[in-house]
Formats: sequence, C-alpha cells, structure tokens
Amino acid sequence: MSTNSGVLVIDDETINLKVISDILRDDTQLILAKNGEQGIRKAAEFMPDLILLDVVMPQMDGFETLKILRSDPKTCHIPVIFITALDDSSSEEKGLSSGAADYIQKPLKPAIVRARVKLHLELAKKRMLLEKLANVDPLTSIANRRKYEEVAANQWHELLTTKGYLSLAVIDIDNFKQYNDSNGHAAGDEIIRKVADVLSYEFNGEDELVARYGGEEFVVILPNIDQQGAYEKLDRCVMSIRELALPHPSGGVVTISVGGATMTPTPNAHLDQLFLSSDELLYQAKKAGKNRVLWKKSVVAHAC
Ligand SMILES: Nc1nc2c(ncn2[C@@H]2O[C@H](COP(=O)(O)OP(=O)(O)OP(=O)(O)O)[C@@H](O)[C@H]2O)c(=O)[nH]1
Repeated sequence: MSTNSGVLVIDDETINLKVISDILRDDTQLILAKNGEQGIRKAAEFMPDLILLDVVMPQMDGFETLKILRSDPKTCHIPVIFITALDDSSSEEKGLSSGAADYIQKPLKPAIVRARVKLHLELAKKRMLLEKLANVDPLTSIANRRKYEEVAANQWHELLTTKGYLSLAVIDIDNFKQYNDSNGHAAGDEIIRKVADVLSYEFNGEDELVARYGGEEFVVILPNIDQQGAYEKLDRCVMSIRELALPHPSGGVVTISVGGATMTPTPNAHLDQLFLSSDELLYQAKKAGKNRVLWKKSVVAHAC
C-alpha cells in the first residue's frame, strides 16, 4: 500500500479510531475525526484519498455526513467506505445507493479492512490518473479544451452569484502555417510548447486557467480581474513571446495575436457570447497586422 496515501477516519468512538489506526498505521497516513462536522472540515482541508466513515454517530450520522461530502465539489469525488455495526441489508443498501464505495461491518477483521482500503486506494489512484489524462494536452502538458470548458462553466456559475468580472482571451500563433511549411511539424510543435510555457508562467494564479484550445490556438480564463488588468497581462505575453526572438521564416520573429473580452455574468447572458466576442477580437487583431492584443470592454447581455 502506498505510504503517501491519506485516509480520513470518521468515528465518534475513540476506541474504534484506535482499532482502525492500529490496523492501518503501517500502510497509510491517517487523519482522524470524531464526528461528522469535524470529518467534513478535515476532508476539505486535507483532501484524503479515501474516507472511512462510521454510520451510527450522534447528531450528524454517516448518511448525512456523506450527503454533505457529496454536495461539495471539493470532496464529492473522494471515495467513502461505510463502517458500521449495523448488519441489516437495508442499511447496507442505503449506504451504497447514497454513494458509498463500499461497506465494512464491525467487528472489524484487520485483513478485510486492509484489503478493502488497499483496493480503494488503488482505484482512487487509477481514477486520478485517468482524470489527469482526460484533462491535459499531451503536447504541452497544460489543460486541454475539455478542462477549459469545465472550468469556464464553473467560474461562470460562481460569478453569477458573486457578480465579479470574467475575462476570456483567445490566443493564436501568427503565420504558423508558414513556420510549419518551412521548418517542419516537429519544429512547429516546439513553438507551440514555448508559447504554452510563456502563458503558463504568466497565468499561474489559483483561479486562472490557460488551456490549449486546439492546433495553435490557446484560451485563458481570468476571473475577478477587470478589462484593464486582463489586457495588461495579455499584452505582457505578446511582448514576452516577441522577446524570445524565435526566428520566423518571414524574416521576423514568432509572434502571437490575442482577442479578449470582459463581462460580468448575468442570468440573461451566456458564456458563448464571451468566447465569440474574444474570437471576433482575435480576428480583428489579425486583420490589424497581428502581434497585438485587442480587448472588448463590456459584452452586452441579450435577453433570452
Ligand atoms: N506543428 C504543429 N502544427 C499544427 C498543429 N495544429 C495545427 N497546426 C498547424 O497550424 C497551422 C495553422 O495555419 P492557419 O490556420 O492557416 O493560420 P496561420 O498560418 O497561423 O495564419 P494566421 O492565423 O492568419 O496568422 C496549419 O499549418 C496547421 O497544420 C500542431 O499540433 N502542431
């Protein structure tokens, strides 16, 4: 069993916490909580790979605790194994149908507990790897379009409540066909990687996301930053790419063009409007001579 895995054990009885600790101590890092509330808090704080959850607890029982864990986007994916003395099949059915990954009955048999925990930690590791592969662009190792769509939709939703700004930029490498045609596809790939590196360096904030949208096109999402702030950040990227002084077959250097827009999400507006406005500004930036940022201030929300 991996010694780096963290398992959160939530049980109101100290003796049970001790028994489980004794069983698992040599295999995994343990985080202990003595009630549902504490468990929910520690789950969000430590993000364990697995949770062992007692069903029968005073105040908040295991079913209620699981419901709250499942409703939080931060903890909803953490697998939960119910541990209980209840041996009736309806409790087992209720536990599994409410989203528990497995069910272990007391009295605990050390070999069974270790085997089940090992199995679920391995499954969790595989699931995380799959998730990573599904969200990362293999050429640049930055987020892919799928991840962008997920994050953008979540941020839009969140900003509907907080009423903050959402800025979105669409970025495209200039005259890239000519670069590919002269220098070959492998050299073109190297340019895509270099542009991704510059963008990742600039947009490394917790809420910021840079993704490869496809081909030689990238997108950046910036929540809670106004038009001027977003424009300046993107302008710095245009300058940084230019200053890399990567020779272009045209005789100049490799450059990028950027179109961007900022808006405050409203129920009448749609995220697609923001993307289309940015894309239109990118088209204008190309038409205006490339190697620049064009930004649209407020995108008007059309009534549904
Ligand atoms: N090396 C490489 N090239 C790619 C990749 N994806 C798309 N391309 C190339 O990117 C080029 C994009 O060309 P165009 O859409 O004509 O755009 P452009 O030449 O950059 O012209 P402007 O957009 O007007 O600046 C095409 O030659 C594609 O084959 C990739 O993953 N790797």
